[in-house]
Amino acid sequence: MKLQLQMIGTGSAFAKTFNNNNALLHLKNDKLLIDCGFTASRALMELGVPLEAVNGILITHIHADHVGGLEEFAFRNMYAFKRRIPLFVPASLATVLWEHSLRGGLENKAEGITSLSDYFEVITLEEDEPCQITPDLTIRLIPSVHIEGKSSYSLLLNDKLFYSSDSMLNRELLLKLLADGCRYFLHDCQLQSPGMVHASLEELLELPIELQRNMMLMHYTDDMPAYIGRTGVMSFIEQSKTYTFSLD
Ligand SMILES: O=c1ccn([C@@H]2O[C@@H]3COP(=O)(O)O[C@H]3[C@H]2O)c(=O)[nH]1
Ligand SMILES: [Zn+2]
Ligand SMILES: [Zn+2]
Repeated sequence: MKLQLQMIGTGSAFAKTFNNNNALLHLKNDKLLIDCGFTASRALMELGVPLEAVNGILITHIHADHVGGLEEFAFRNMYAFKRRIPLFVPASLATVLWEHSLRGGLENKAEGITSLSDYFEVITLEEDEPCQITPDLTIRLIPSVHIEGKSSYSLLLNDKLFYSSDSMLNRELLLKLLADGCRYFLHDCQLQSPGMVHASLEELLELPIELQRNMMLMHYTDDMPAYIGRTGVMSFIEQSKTYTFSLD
C-alpha cells in the first residue's frame, strides 16, 4: 500500500517556528494522528484539516508535545461532534495518561465523566504485537529509550517504516530493522550534541551509510535551517508536506 504521511509539525518540544512533532496519516477512509501535542489543533487548522476529519489518534508517550492537545480533542468530540473516536494507547500508559495528565481537565463527576473511555474509544496496544489499524495498515509498538523509568514507544508501520517518535539512538535496533527489510526511517534528531534524551545528529551521522540513505530527520530545533547541508545523505522531513511511502 502507499502511505500518505504529513507531519503537521516537525519541531522539538520547545521549538517556536515549528509545531510539535506530530504526524497525520491520510488513510483510505481515515485520518490518524500520531501524537497530539499542544500545537496540534492550530497546526491542523493552518493546513485546512478540520478537527472533525481526524478520526483516530495514537499516542507514543506522555510529554506535552505529544499529548498536550488531547483535552481539546476530547471536549470537541464529546460536545461538538458527539462521537468517540479511537484513541490507541500503549497499555502501559493508559492509566497514567488519565491519572497523571488528563484527569484534571476532563473529569466531571457531576456528569458522571470519570474516565478516558467517556471521551474516546480507548484501544490499548501491547508492545511488539502488530495492531491492525485499518485493513492495510499495521502498527507495532517498539519500546524506545527516552526518559529513564518512563514508558515511551517508537512505531513500525507495516514492517516497512520506522517512526522513532522520541528516542535516544538504538543502533542495534535500526540495523536489525534494516536487515529485516524496513525501508524508511523517520528519526528524531537533536542538532546539537549531546542528544540527552534524543538521538544527536552527530550519532546519526555515524550510522552505516545504507541506513543514513533511508533516514529522514524530525523533531528539530528552530536553528534547523543552519544545518541544511550538514546532514550527509540524510534529509530533514518538512513540516506540512505530504510524503508518499510505499509499504508493500
Ligand atoms: O530528562 C529530561 C527530560 C526532559 N528533557 C527536555 O524536555 C523535553 C520534553 O519533551 P521531549 O521529550 O520532546 O524533549 C525533552 C527535552 O528537551 C530533557 O532534556 N531531559
Ligand atoms: Zn517530543
Ligand atoms: Zn518526549
